[in-house]
Amino acid sequence: MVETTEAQPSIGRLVVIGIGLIGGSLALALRAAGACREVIGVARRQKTCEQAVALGIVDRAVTGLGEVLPELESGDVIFVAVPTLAVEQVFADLRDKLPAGVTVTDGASVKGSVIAAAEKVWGRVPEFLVPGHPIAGSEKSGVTAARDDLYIAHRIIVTPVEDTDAGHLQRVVQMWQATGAEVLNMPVREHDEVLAATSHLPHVIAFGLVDTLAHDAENENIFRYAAGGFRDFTRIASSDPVMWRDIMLANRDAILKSIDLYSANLDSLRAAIATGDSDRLMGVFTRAKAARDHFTKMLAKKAYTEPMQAQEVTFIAQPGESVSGELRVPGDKSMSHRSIMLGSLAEGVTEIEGFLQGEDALATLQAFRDMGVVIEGPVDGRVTVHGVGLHGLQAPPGPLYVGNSGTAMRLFAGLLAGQAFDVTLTGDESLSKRPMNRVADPLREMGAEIETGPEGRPPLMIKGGARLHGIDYKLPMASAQVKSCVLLAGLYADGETSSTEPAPTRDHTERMLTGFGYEVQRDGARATLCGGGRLAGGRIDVPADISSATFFMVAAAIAPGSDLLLEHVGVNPTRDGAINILRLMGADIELLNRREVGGEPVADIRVRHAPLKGIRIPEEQVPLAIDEFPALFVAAACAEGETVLTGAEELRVKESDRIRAMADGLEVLGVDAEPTPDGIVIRGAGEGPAFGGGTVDSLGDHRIAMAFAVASLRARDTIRILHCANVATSFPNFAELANRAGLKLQEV
Ligand SMILES: O=C(O)C1=C[C@@H](OP(=O)(O)O)[C@@H](O)[C@H](O)C1
Ligand SMILES: C=C(OP(=O)(O)O)C(=O)O
Repeated sequence: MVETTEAQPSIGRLVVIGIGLIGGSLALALRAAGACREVIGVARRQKTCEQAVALGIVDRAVTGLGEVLPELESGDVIFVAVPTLAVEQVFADLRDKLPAGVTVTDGASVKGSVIAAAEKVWGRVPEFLVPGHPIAGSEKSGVTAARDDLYIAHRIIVTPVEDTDAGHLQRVVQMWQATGAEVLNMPVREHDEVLAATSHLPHVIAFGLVDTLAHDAENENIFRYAAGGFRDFTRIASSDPVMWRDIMLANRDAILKSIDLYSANLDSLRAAIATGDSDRLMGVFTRAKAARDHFTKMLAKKAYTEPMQAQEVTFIAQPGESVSGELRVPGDKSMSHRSIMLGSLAEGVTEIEGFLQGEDALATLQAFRDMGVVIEGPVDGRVTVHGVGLHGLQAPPGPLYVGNSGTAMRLFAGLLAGQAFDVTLTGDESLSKRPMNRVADPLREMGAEIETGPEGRPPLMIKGGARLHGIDYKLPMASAQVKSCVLLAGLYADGETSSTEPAPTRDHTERMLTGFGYEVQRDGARATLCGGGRLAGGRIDVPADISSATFFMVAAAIAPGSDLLLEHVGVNPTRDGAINILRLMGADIELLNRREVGGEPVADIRVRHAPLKGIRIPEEQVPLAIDEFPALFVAAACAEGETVLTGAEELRVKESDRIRAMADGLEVLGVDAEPTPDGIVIRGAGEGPAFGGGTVDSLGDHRIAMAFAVASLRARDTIRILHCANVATSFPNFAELANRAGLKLQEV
């Protein structure tokens, strides 16, 4: 049933012309919602009228439009729900007889032909006509198929034109909203092109396929043995033939364009099958699978389109006790990005294990698929990348959307600066606020043509065909992203490219390039490579992410009675700042079973509770623990005495201003925390509960959200954490693992 909060009917009477699935379902929904005074049906056949009344679809029904027109008055709505090519006749019947102030709208699948019909009948598009199209339906048709819930959570596209009156438009929008639908506005032409591709072409193919098979002499057998796939694929061939004939004729040009595009693709698939071109087949199938899996996100034909509706997730964390057990947190985010990037640019196949199936790394994977790279998986962290070589990428169909990921945008900037094609990089709301001149400046020095949005923020527009030359770049800040960007651009540059960092930062790019057989010289703070080489695909084992593991290290360190083992964690010395800082605070951390896997040091980390004390954090540890500070601030709040952080201004330009976000949240929870321009001073509680309860805002920053969840272990009361959906960018199963370890965390 449709529920509505509307106290007043939003429209007067509703006249539905054509009481089938579409018209009947609107009538039922509005009646159920109490959104109109009366529903009058108009159908050609008396029997349909009787059925519509008997089924409670309409209050009354007539066979002639002429009978109801004189009764209508301003505020009433006529919904034309007849086959597309019959719309013109209905308009002709309305001409000169329509009382003033009555709104006319329709549900035809083609809008250009409705506009053309109106122009033919009235000589213009009348101000009371609001062309519309509900994107809902079923292969079922007729009055008995009508349902009151057909439109709930479906989209209705309205295509008003210049002359459409705002009041009439508003009435139609409200009418559809009362059915539970979401209303979108679109230009007529765009609507018809989008629908030709997404609805009309699939119907052509389904009708055509079933017809082809039905003509086959063996058809009985074919249909007898046809399994689920055939049934799924051809369901829409049961749709109303008249309606679909009309749509084909009415949207001819756009449909022909879609058919031609599809035929070319089918021909090329045919050729791939004929010649045994397995790479081409895998390319089409893996791209199509990814697109289908991200179906709703892919409608706009972008790489990894912004989610249509950002999902809202709130964490509710009850005070916990201790954490224990053995856990493996997901794969390292920095290495996952780089494994796809270098695997794609390598020659040959790269097999990745332990890949992080989080939103950030998946966006990178999808971006390469959109540039023509065949990538299989991910399945349980396993990915196979069929590298195309340094010069094998193709222009993507649209802007590359890299979601929430600063790493992706900055590293992409470097490796795309030397391509032959233009490309635009975009990101979500948080990424769109982050500084990009730190990569645009050195790239321009190398000869790249690159534009940013206002104030050096995304999007990044990179012009293809620039000739890059090597530079000797001194990084103004300790940033592995900037260093990596310069080195990746260096692969395409003439001569030598060097990057010198003011303090050690994560060196995964250098290590992985070396692993792919590309020579990188390291001389203290300086890394150098020569352009024009080649990368050779291979195997990559991505260890568990120490940044994700830190939330559990802190959890075990602060919660009395804890004893936790974190398995197979990457402990690269350019990433181990959190271990060093926690140990300085007195934490009991043991690194067991140390080993090297694929050029990266790995260990199992055992953490047991021990009382912590406040410290002055050594500045050289800051870049080595840069992502871990939200969690470390929670540890500081539980420590005895004062913890002072300086030299960490970079925290202000992450997914949120992490100093501000943490200071605000800590204050809500009753912690004495004082932000400074480049750090924070936190006076910890020592023994006993360190946090009160309350509602804190993670500002959509994954690490802030997880840090406050961990704080619950030492909280007196429930902590509610807002805007936690982005935890999926780096740690998709955080809540599950947290609860397994002993936290009491609910996601709502
Ligand atoms: O290179 C990388 O993979 C990263 C580098 C760091 O950023 P900066 O280079 O901006 O410090 C870090 O914060 C980010 O999560 C990942
Ligand atoms: C800063 C981070 O990532 P990025 O810069 O890639 O968005 C992070 O994961 O904490």
